[in-house]
Amino acid sequence: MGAPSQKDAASEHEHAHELWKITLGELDEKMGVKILEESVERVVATMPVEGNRQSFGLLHGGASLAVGEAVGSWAAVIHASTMGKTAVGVDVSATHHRSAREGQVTITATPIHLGGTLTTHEVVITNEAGQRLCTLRITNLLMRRHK
Ligand SMILES: CC(C)(COP(=O)(O)OP(=O)(O)OC[C@H]1O[C@@H](n2cnc3c(N)ncnc32)[C@H](O)[C@@H]1OP(=O)(O)O)[C@@H](O)C(=O)NCCC(=O)NCCSC(=O)c1cc(O)c2ccccc2c1O
Repeated sequence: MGAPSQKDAASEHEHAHELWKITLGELDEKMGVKILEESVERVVATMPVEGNRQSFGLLHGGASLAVGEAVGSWAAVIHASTMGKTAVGVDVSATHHRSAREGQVTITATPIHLGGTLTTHEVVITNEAGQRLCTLRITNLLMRRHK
């Protein structure tokens, strides 16, 4: 079999992208999440602090968990789609290093392990000054699609 032509490669990429084009969920939309980059190597998103604060005006730890789970899981889905699979989060942990009261945070997921049945990603949340607010580790189970 010869090397794929540029056209074939482009069409394969488009097809692959169709499989994993990130679709934000209801909660992501409510939190104001925006996707900036999506690839196996990394998924990057932003989220406003405003609207996601706890009672004392800090970025809610649960918001960091929720957005970290979403971004880390989408990173897993992109890898899973290369094997005709999808992904579901099975374990997540987070440490809140620094608080935020305003502005926008950036969420970046990078792979630690990309297996045939499990993936683990590190998700880092930073503030506008580039300071690390939160580190999450999420493991996803890769499953065959039902349909
Ligand atoms: C917990 C930390 C403050 C510990 O700081 P650490 O020892 O890790 O590092 P530093 O000493 O270098 O300080 C880093 C940074 O924090 C500032 N800081 C330190 N102490 C205080 C303090 N007592 N008050 C205010 N700020 C402090 C220090 O000045 C440094 O900032 P600089 O700008 O000067 O460099 C720190 O690890 C930290 O802040 N972690 C993040 C904590 C956080 O934001 N958690 C998530 C939100 S909490 C939450 O979700 C939550 C939800 C709810 O619904 C609640 C309901 C009811 C009660 C509580 C809730 C709640 O917590």
